[in-house]
Amino acid sequence: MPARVAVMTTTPGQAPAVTMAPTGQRPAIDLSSVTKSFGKVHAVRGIDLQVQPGEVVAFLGPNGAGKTTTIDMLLGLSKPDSGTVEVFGMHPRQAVARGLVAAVMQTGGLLKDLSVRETVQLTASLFVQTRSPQECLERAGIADIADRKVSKCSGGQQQRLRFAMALVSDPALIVLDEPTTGMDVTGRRDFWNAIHRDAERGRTVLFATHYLEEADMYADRIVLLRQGQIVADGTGPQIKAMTSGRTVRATLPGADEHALAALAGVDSIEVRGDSVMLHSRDSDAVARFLLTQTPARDIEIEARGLEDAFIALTSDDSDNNGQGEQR
Ligand SMILES: Nc1ncnc2c1ncn2[C@@H]1O[C@H](COP(=O)(O)OP(=O)(O)OP(=O)(O)O)[C@@H](O)[C@H]1O
Repeated sequence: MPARVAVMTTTPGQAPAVTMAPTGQRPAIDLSSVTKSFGKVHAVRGIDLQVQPGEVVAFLGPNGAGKTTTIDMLLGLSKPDSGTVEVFGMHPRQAVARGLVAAVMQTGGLLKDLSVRETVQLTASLFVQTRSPQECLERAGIADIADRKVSKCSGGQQQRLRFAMALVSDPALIVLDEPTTGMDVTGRRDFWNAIHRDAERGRTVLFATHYLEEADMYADRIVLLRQGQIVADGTGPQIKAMTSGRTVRATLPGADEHALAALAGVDSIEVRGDSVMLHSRDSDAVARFLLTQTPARDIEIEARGLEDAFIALTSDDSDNNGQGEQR
């Protein structure tokens, strides 16, 4: 078992920042060839993933990609059919029992008649060693509503309360499963600001989300899942660059779809009336072809966003995308 050390930094005028980090620099998360099926459903199909201490990682993927199944195994709530799951070099249950890991889930875990402060105090009473409830409330950004009843808190405030509860054992790793589902824009922003401020102190964070912007804004690294496999792994800009293509639009009556689709770098093509729209990783080549080999006119070229990257990498015809950057 790795011993834990307290890394303390104190700046005049600021409260000391204490981050508990396991020594030995074992990966915070180490998944090796992990599979998990439910009957005929192959929810996780051979995942290899290492997350280093201090990384903030987004687990991004469409419905049914296997995010929750993987998180459940990380938290020791279920076992892989094959492969290994280690958290700080130990079995997930051991890591949870030692207070090294805490989770923020979407629902459950709150008693509506307690106040926010009482909820965190009750959580603290379950652990031998804890951070002070007041500090957890402050870090989660809800000290100002400490006396409010849970039933009167908004969805976003309840999620920050779950975050405060997760902070009680000062875990080295926090895992969040789609923590902002159903929150409005302000609630999401406040929630992520609280997580991010805390992560800057060195805590490892892994969160599952459907929100691309959230992943791009708040994660150091995005791991994209599709049908139980990792199809991309990198920073937001790297993920975007993987489908870096651009969209080329042109007016081209009677476009030869097959000839255009066969051009190098073209991922997809749409024809609407006299307009043609090509998604391509080599927009220059497409534009050159259109200008020199066809009577195309009104040519426009625009960059694709993270949304396009997500769709390109997770759609059923994406098998040729995103294979180059896996780490
Ligand atoms: N207990 C279960 N019994 C049967 N099938 C399951 C069970 N849990 C998950 N699955 C199936 O495994 C696949 C992966 O589900 P999982 O919940 O891990 O995906 P997800 O990426 O978290 O999706 P979402 O974004 O919708 O929450 C899905 O096809 C799901 O229906």
